[in-house]
Amino acid sequence: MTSAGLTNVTDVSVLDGVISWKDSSSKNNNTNQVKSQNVIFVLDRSQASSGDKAGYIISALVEDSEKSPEERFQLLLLATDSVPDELLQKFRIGGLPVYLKPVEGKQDVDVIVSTKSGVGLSQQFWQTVLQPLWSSVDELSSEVNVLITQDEHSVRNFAQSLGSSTSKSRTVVLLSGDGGVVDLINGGSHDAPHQQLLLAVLPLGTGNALFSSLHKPLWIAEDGKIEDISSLVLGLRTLFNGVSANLPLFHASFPPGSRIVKFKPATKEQETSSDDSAATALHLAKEEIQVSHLYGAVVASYGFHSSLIYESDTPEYRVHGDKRFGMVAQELLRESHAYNAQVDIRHPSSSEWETIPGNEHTYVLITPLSNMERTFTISPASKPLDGKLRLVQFGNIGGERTMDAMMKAYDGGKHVGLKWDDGHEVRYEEVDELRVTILEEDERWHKVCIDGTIVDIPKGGQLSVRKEEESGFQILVDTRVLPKTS
Ligand SMILES: Nc1ncnc2c1ncn2[C@@H]1O[C@H](COP(=O)(O)OP(=O)(O)OP(=O)(O)O)[C@@H](O)[C@H]1O
Repeated sequence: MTSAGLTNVTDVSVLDGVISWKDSSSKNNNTNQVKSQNVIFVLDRSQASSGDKAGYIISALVEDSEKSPEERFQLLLLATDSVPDELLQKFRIGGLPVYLKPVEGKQDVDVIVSTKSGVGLSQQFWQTVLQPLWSSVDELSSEVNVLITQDEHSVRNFAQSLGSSTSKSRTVVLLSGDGGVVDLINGGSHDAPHQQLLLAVLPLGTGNALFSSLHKPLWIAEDGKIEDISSLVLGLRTLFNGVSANLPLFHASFPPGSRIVKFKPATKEQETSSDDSAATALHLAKEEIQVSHLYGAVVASYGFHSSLIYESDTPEYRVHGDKRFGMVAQELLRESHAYNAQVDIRHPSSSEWETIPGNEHTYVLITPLSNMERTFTISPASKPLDGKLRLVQFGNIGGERTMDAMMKAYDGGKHVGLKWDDGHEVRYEEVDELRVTILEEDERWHKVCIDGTIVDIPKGGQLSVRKEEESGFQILVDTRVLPKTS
């Protein structure tokens, strides 16, 4: 190793997707290897801003989920004089992209490290991967503002503080899941935002629906097979070589009396005074904040999906990563509750509202995305950035058939088109607006989900969701996912 974590290497070659090299400083003459799907970029140092160095740096990330958080990520930074053309064509960058360079009075750059996202690896990833990687391309400017979240309000407070900057544009690199994005888009002002905001997401959450859907064409091969390529590698490639695109959003509004609810670890006093038996049993307290509307980029739902998100978001379940959804799903499927609500939809280019027949629903969900998790394809027709909202709905079909529909969603979205002999079916269609009027007595079934945030709506109240034409946010994507302009 040399300074800055660089390893000088020679004899770099590629064969069948495997890169081999020799370590110049090593006494033995062993060949080392890494898969080319682990490569983040190949930096052409002669093009980099300092311009005084020749040669290349090949960067790659190797992850081992079996290892402890401290040893989980291994970043390779290989300095070499020559690189095979095949690698240069695919991965070459000439330096730090302009959107990552702070320019006083013109452009701000922030990194938000959301410490409680996913299973809590963001900080480790920042320290052992992103920071050294960034510094290998260009000195990490002291003007890059790094925010390590301290509590659940950190991202929203940051978003609120943005109004005081005089710069025209800002890039925010988010080491988080969908919650970090939703906190950011809801924290600031949507009325004439004065700064062009570009979001770059490194998927360190649990579901990472936004990231997974925007990168789907890069991990699904032409034949539909899923490529075993790391989401974090894809995220880093996009971060250092991406383009900005308009982020499609929707607007969800709630009636007076609606509250954002979430479980928090309870203090002793809260435990003894709580009248919520479920919360007390789990040593949790409910935090509640009044809310009238939220913007979303991921999902709005009522029924099985929102209950699943709500009831699995406890500190106890969170430690299980994405397995928490399966654990709580079992319980909900056993109960197989029929959610009592009226659901109305408005299709694109129609001014008429249609009421979905029947007042018992298991699943009501609309989304601009294809995937809620990388392997859970809820809306197979959705393409990255297409700006369309799609509805997935089914009535009270019972736990077994709900389970079947969910398993088919895990099988590439095969739940779409499902029909049963008793007339039930999975509805799947494009909509511009949705209204859900909640008719339930029991508060447990009053929860709607907006991008993972849970809102408790009073009985008889209505959730309204519509497309937001002017989002005001840009998102960093790979050029290959940009919609084709004909
Ligand atoms: N130090 C902290 N203490 C308490 N809450 C935090 C802290 N840091 C971040 N948070 C909150 O934790 C939430 C993490 O949500 P996020 O969506 O990023 O992860 P996730 O829920 O695991 O992933 P996904 O939404 O993709 O399934 C955010 O709402 C964030 O505000």
